[in-house]
Amino acid sequence: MLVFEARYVRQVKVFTRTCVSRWSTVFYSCYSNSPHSKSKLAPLQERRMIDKVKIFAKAGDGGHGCTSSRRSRHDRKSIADGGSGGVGGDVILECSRRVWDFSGLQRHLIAGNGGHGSSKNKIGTRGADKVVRVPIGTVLHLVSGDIPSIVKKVQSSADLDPWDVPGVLVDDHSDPRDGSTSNVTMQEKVNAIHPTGCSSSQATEANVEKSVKSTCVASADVLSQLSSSNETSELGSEDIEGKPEILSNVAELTEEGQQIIVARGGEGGLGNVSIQKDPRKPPTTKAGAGQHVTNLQDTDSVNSSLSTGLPGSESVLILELKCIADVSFVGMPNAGKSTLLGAISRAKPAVGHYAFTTLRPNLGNLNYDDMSIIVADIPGLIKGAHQNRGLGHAFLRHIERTKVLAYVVDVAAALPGRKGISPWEQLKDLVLELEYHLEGLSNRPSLIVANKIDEEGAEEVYEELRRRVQGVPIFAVSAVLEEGIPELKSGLRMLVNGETSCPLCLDQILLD
Ligand SMILES: Nc1nc2c(ncn2[C@@H]2O[C@H](COP(=O)(O)OP(=O)(O)OP(=O)(O)O)[C@@H](O)[C@H]2O)c(=O)[nH]1
Repeated sequence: MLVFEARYVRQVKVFTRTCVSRWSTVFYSCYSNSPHSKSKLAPLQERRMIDKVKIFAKAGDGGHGCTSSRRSRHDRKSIADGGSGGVGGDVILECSRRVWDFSGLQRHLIAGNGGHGSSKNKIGTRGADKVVRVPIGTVLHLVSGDIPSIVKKVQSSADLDPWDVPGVLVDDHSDPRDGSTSNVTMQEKVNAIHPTGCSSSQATEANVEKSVKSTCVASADVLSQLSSSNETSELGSEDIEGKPEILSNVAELTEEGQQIIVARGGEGGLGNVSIQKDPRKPPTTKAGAGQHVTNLQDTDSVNSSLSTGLPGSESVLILELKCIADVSFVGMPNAGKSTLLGAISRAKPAVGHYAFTTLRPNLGNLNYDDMSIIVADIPGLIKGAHQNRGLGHAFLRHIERTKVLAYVVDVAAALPGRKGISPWEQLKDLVLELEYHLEGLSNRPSLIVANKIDEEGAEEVYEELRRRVQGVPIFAVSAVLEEGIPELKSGLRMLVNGETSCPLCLDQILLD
């Protein structure tokens, strides 16, 4: 009887627990509208965009050089045959159209170490590069480490100079794969690293210092190149989490296939075949016997330090995404920006009758007979967006790179019986939000799209809008019915081509 009761109680407990867990799942799936609860498998439009991440990059260490000697029947003296270690792999960011944001990006990027050299003059293998793809428009901010350097040209291993062996100490620290290494022989390089009278540790330090300096020189070119292309995206260093030590905008990736090395692999150590032809022979000096012994010890320590591979560099970076588009649709939530993007291009963004349907900038291609322009639908901005209200200020940065602004306003919002904001008030709030985010951001060629003109009473509001806002072209459009689209397309084309330029300023808007 007792056994029966215990089993019964257990069954009831299991049943209750199952019911509770099922009901809680149903409840959360029905009532939780948090975008964070969406799985990775949710459609792209339904997921929040990850457009800012911090990454740690560690390049591979160089392999050690080998100390080995070979003696054969024909050679009475043993011959050095230790090969050099391989170069460590680099950590490379590659710009690709196939990725939208940083959601799939690993935060710890670690490249492979170089292989050790071995006897019979076998050089170590090159460490595997860690290549990760980042979206077009990625901006790099350096928290610590060396300034990244752009890879000029990617060559296949078949294009390499046969003498451009891995493990060679490169004075100018240029990328061994781009074929731009100098023609200095191995022995000259050893001499350059270890001039007479310099201790082994000093030699190694000098080498490291030299390589770091040369990296900085190479990177300075990158910086100067980038600063010219960066007129609109200058961020103060305080803008990134208030840390003044962060170096802002050290590099950016703007073209498909562009690569940048964020951590450089360490050079391989030298094998004894490269250090000196006859390892048994100490350097001869005119000093006495005591001096000779010291020199022997010195030579040993120098050799061992030269045969040690150098560690790969490390860096910590903040990656930030700024969409690159010719035109940005800027507007309040529900103004019809996504519907409009779908009407003028083949993009199919999510449309909903509720605010904040758009959670990430949507891009569309607007095609003409002879050209095409990229249009970005930016998530809705509300008053106070710069203070992180609504979807926050994260999306304001995507507007920074746009050539032309298209303000999309809902002309039916303030019709009798609706509680919306009038189009001219919407425009004022939008211009103010842009200016609060970045001074001068609204000062670029603009036009106004008076959307939802199909609604009853919208025509009068549109006439009123034309009266109140002067100097900027206004297009009456119904995105749903695809009315007024050809006129809008030719207006956008003229602005992108620079045929007209008419920014929208606050003093052009007549308010009540
Ligand atoms: N009557 C009418 N309704 C429209 C028009 N364009 C869009 N709508 C409706 O307005 C609502 C919002 O449209 P969306 O395109 O999602 O607006 P949005 O500006 O992208 O909204 P957010 O994603 O919140 O920024 C939807 O219910 C659309 O059907 C139009 O021209 N006329």
